[in-house]
Amino acid sequence: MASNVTFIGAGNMASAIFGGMIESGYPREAITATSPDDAMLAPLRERYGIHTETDNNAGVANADVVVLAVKPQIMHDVCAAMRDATQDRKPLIVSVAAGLTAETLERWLGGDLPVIRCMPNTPSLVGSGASGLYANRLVDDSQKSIATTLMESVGIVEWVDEEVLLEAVTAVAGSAPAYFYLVFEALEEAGVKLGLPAESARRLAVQTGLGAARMVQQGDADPAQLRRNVMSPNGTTERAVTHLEEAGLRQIFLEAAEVCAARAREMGEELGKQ
Ligand SMILES: NC(=O)C1=CN([C@@H]2O[C@H](COP(=O)(O)OP(=O)(O)OC[C@H]3O[C@@H](n4cnc5c(N)ncnc54)[C@H](OP(=O)(O)O)[C@@H]3O)[C@@H](O)[C@H]2O)C=CC1
Ligand SMILES: O=C(O)[C@@H]1CCC=N1
Repeated sequence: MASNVTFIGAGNMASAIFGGMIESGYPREAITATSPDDAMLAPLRERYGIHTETDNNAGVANADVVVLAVKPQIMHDVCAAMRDATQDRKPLIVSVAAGLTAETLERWLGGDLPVIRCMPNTPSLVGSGASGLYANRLVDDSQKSIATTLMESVGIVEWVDEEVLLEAVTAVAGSAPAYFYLVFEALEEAGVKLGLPAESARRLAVQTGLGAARMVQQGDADPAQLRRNVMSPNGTTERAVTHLEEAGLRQIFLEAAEVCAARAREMGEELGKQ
């Protein structure tokens, strides 16, 4: 029988995940989502046919898996208010919150709980997510397999065996959709400056990003080789790529990844003091 999964918080991330689970054949009657606002839950009941609760404790009461999907800043209060119900039930806890460590979450929920931390990203909303997962000492193999099933319903999954590596996952996947959107914005602006209508520039740039990603994913060659394949000697691409390299693009990405990872750590430390 399928595990009962309760999502605490029914926003973007939660709805992406349970939407993906249902599409992959997970029984909707085994899924519950909670929110303090029933007006927000009504369309989810209508669209997905899942159970909903405005009371988080009621959501936890029959859960085998509790997915924590509220913003990190309110997580402490949300966890503290669910502590008794969680200790009664001892479900698997899966958190998608940035920064908050498994130790912090376990402590806020009263201790002695299997906790999996997950760092997903928003392309999960279209089934193309990329998630990093880390399990604490109390998680068993069957619980790892449940979390893998959950997250693979919206994309690919990479397990890490050191929690600190979730900061790197945040830098290259969790936050990284925003970097690519920024590149699309910049290419569109450049296309417009060079005379293209904005709509054409966007369509061309986005399709190119998609195509380039697909070629890397096919795995016939690594990104450096694929790049070289586009760069005819003394041609147009060589000029452009040399400019990007000389302007320090790789270093800029490295620094962006470092400040991103540092912010994840900082959020964990700041919020973890509670
Ligand atoms: N967005 C992203 O790219 C990523 C987000 N994450 C993590 O995912 C988590 C959720 O983010 P996201 O889905 O984007 O945020 P959303 O704001 O879309 O979802 C959070 C939901 O929690 C609801 N909520 C507020 N208070 C409570 C409560 N007491 N009990 C239950 N639900 C409550 C909110 O309702 P209301 O709006 O009515 O307040 C909202 O619907 C965060 O911890 C974030 O760090 C991780 C990776 C990527
Ligand atoms: O920006 C953030 O903090 C969240 C976590 C990863 C993506 N969005």
